[in-house]
Order: sequence, then structure tokens, then C-alpha cells
Amino acid sequence: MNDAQRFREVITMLAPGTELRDGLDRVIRAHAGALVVLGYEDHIKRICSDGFEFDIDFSATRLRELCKMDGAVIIDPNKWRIRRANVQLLPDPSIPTTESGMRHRTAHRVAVQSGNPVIAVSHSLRAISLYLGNKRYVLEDPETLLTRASLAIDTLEKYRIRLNEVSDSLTTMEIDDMVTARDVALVVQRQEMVRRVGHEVSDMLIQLGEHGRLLKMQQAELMRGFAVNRSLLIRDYMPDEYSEEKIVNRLGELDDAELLDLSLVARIIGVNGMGSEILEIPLSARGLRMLARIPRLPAHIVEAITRRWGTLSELLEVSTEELMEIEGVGPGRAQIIHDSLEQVVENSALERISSHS
Ligand SMILES: Nc1ncnc2c1ncn2[C@@H]1O[C@H](COP(=O)(O)OP(=O)(O)OP(=O)(O)O)[C@@H](O)[C@H]1O
Repeated sequence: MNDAQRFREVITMLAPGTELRDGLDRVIRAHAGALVVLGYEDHIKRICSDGFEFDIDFSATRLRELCKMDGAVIIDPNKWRIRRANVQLLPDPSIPTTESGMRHRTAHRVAVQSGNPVIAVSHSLRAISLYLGNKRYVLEDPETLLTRASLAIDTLEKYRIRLNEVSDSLTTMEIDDMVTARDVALVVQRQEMVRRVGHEVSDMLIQLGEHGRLLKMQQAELMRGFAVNRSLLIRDYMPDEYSEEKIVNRLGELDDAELLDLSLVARIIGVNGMGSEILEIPLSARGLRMLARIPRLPAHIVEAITRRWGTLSELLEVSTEELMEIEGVGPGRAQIIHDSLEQVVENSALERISSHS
């Protein structure tokens, strides 16, 4: 599990509506503070001193009561049992920390030393902080988070509309066999923007738990089909020797300014050229995006078709007889493929007429 997955896992346990979050909110309402360690493995036991050992079910009210005592509370999150309270934690004091106050310094050091999640509730600031490894996350209150998530969903919607526009216009260019690297890079760029905002929204929704239920439905609707379409586009244009995964990773590594550089995006997807002229290089799709519009067409047939007719423009010219030469394509399926491709061409022409009128 990488750091981001671990963060998501822990933040899910702390989302509003969970028993743990309820307990921490009760601590705040009681004007108290808390130091809570999640996990009671041997390496945690070794840095615990004094206090009381128990083995009782976790509940929000029990946590609040136990936090009234000095020291830390230790919870086993696998079984949701409270294992110890009133504990003095003794992490390695040489672990550097810039936190002020003993509670937060201890929380940071225990998190670094053990790798376990540690939660500190500040009595004076009335804030909940999660320490995970060397990182600290201050949990936002649900109202603020909900407002931010709604704004992010609005942004996602706008980005999605723009993505659909550039993607439709690429389809038209593909049918006319007039695609340049610029057209493809623009769609890839817009897809990456949608992915980033979608990812931010996901993080906020995890933190919101039940409070974000409606926004979650909206986000699911906006992201429907996104991953599949992105994969099809990349594979439609990448050179044979390239890997989709590497392209996706490289795009993910770009900072926001680099992502605006279309020439750089074009190079990442495998267009071979220098300077800004790279964007004028003509490209041909394999036809994967087009073939994906045909219902129930098995992957091996798509593969065989794109291998036989290397480019979409060749594919748009094939007859049903030629299609029947592909293994697994009988007269019925050949007709469906042929008609569907013809339909795509017609729809595109109609859309063009209506957008000009
Ligand atoms: N090593 C430790 N082990 C267990 N509990 C600790 C440890 N250090 C601090 N605490 C707990 O934190 C409480 C507050 O300590 P302190 O006032 O120094 O921290 P703080 O970070 O300023 O907290 P706050 O933000 O809540 O005011 C202590 O009374 C104790 O319950």
C-alpha cells in the first residue's frame, strides 16, 4: 500500500459519521484534548509507559471519558477495541520535530517512529490533527469541507464540458483524416486536468464521509466512462513500443505549468519532433475509440481489426466482405460494424452542419 492509499484508508476511519470522529468531536465539545494512537503492536507497547490496560469495545463516549485523563489512549483499529489509557508515550526524543507543545511533538515523533497513525486533539486550538509518517493533516470541519467540495465539483463539471468539446472535435478531425498532434495533445491535456480535479474531489469526499453522499453521486456521474475513454485515446495514438502506464505516470508528474505546454504533452504521448512544429505533425488514430462505440464487440476482434487496418481512415473504407475475413466476424457482426462506423461518420457530419447553422 503506498502513502496515498494509506492516507485514504486512515482518513476514511476519521470521516464525519464514524464512531472515532464522533468521539474526537465529543472531546472538543468537552473542551478537552486528546492523544490517540491507532494500533497496539509490540513496537507501540515498547514506547508505552504506565497507564491502564483494558480490552473493551470502542465507543465515542468511552473515548471522551478516557481523554479526560492525562496521557494517551491506545486503540486497536483492527478489532475496534480500546487497549490502554492514561499512557505516557516515550518516543525517541532525537526524532526532529518542529511542533510546539508536548502533545503534538509526541504525536509527531510516535507517528514517525512507529509508522502508526496518531491523532492529536488540541485543547487550546480545538482542532484535530492526524500524523501519518512525517506528515500532518489538520482535519477540516465538515461545513468548510462541504463548501470546498461543492466548488470543486463545479470546476469538475466545467472541465468535463470542455473535455467533451475538444474530444468531439477530435472525432470530426479523425473522420476527415486531418488530425494533428495539437488536436490529440489538447484532449490528453484536458483529460489530465479532469483527472486531477476528480482526484481532489475524491480526497475531499473521503474526508466528508456520509456528509458527502450527494456530491459523491454527482462526481460519479461526471467521471462516468472517463478512465476507459482516456485509455482508448492514449492507445489510439501511442507508438507500439510505448506503454500506456508510463505515459499516464509521466502526465501525472507534470506540474500545472508544464501541463499547459502542449508540445511537452505531445512528446509524452510519443509524437516525435522538436520545437513548436511538433504540434503540426499529422497523426492517425488506430480506431480504438471509434470501435468502442460499437456495442458488445469483443476485445480480441477490436485487436484483430486494428492490426489488419492500421489506421482509422483505412478502417472507415472497409466493406462488410473484408470485415468477414477477420476470425469471429460473421455476416451479422460485419454488417453491425460497418453500419456503426457509417453512423459515426454521418453523426459527425450532422453535428458539423448544426454547429455551423
Ligand atoms: N509523551 C506524552 N505521552 C502522553 N501524553 C502526553 C505526552 N505529552 C503530552 N501529553 C498529553 O498532552 C497534554 C497537553 O500537553 P501540552 O500542553 O504540552 O501539549 P500541547 O501540544 O500544547 O496541547 P494543546 O494544543 O492541547 O494545548 C498533557 O497534559 C498530556 O495529557
